[in-house]
Amino acid sequence: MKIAIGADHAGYRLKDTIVPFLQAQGHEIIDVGCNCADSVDYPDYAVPVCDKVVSGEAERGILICGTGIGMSIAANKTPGIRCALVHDLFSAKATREHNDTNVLAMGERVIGPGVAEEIVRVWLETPFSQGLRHQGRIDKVKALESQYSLHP
Ligand SMILES: O=C(CO)[C@H](O)[C@H](O)[C@H](O)COP(=O)(O)O
Repeated sequence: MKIAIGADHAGYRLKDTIVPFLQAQGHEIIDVGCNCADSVDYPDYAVPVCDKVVSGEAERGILICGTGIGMSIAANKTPGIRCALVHDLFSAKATREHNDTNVLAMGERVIGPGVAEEIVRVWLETPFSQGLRHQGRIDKVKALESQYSLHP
């Protein structure tokens, strides 16, 4: 799978653990940075990852900051992005089955690399359930995107 990944200064260490973990499984990675501890702003890394997912250049996106919260807020501003902030395996599975999320956010200051790798693995491997009730709810969320882009 082709996966875009980005992090801020509070998440780049976890990103640098996740990237080789994914490459070892055969995934192709587009790494948009950042790559050092100099303070940066999470929207500047959320946007290029989300743009690549919406355009189809990447199938999925992964975003990491200190808590994952800033990244998830920024990502969900992009029409077509359904980003879940996940720090446990139950949510990693459920958000794929129920929400068909295409971007995953995590916090380096919240979980360790072992849990993060398992979350990423489960999130990538779990298919959308195709349940009619879930699709109907996703369609309502998509309708909200249209509504608010027409009336900002
Ligand atoms: O947006 C966040 C908090 O919700 C992220 O965790 C950021 O990484 C964090 O705010 C960065 O904090 P810092 O004090 O500038 O390192």
